[in-house]
Amino acid sequence: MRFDILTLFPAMFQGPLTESILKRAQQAGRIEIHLHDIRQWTTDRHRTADDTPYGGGAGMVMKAEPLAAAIRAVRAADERPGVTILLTPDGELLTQQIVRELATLPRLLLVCGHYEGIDERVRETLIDRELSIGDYVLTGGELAAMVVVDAVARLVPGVIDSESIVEESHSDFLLEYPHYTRPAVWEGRAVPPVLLSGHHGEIARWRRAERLRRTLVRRPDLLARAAAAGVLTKADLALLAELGW
Ligand SMILES: COc1ccccc1CNc1ccc(C(N)=O)cn1
Repeated sequence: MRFDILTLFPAMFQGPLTESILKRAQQAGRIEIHLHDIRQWTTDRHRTADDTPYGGGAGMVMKAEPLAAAIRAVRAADERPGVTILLTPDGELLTQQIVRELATLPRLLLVCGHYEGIDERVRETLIDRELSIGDYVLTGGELAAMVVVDAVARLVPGVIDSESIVEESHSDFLLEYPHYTRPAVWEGRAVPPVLLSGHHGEIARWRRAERLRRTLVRRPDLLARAAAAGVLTKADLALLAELGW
């Protein structure tokens, strides 16, 4: 899978995309990440990529010409069809379901806006989808783009071991069960005995019960979605009834 990131600050991506899992995934050729500095497509002496908003008001707006030229040039750089996504607080809220959908594409172009946003005419003509990583405003779309790359890349085959993908939470709307590792007792706190019992059936039941209980307590909204999606078994519903749901 190929990611193209269009940004005014390519250097911001050193670190998250050049370390650990994403670095190894690139070295293994599972994913390609190409960074593009939008200023490369400015034509004036001052390399102007933003300007004051028509109608007045504070802040700056990213200019249409350089951004449009950048998107068109980057699209043309590879024959694989891609979806062009703008990261913006106004976008559709990113969920694991959307991440799974994006992970099936051969290519993603991520446009990182800055300042107060980008000229509306680029959104109307060249942006296929607008996504937000949450209801808060950042100084730019770069961190949001890194979140999308990280979440999507980890689902690309061969990037992480497939077992942990299968088990991952949020795919069935339920939160994760608690995790423990050595030592068996830490500062007087013991690991739940069932996890040391070796009874895999009991362990599975305990973990499922913990996922349901934690989701009920922390994210009842997700539990409602799980019920609506039909992923709760009769045993789940019985246990939830006991918990007062
Ligand atoms: C087109 O970009 C913008 C448009 C308007 C305001 C700020 C920006 C840039 N800042 C961003 C970008 C994405 C997110 C998010 N929640 O995903 C948060 N802030």
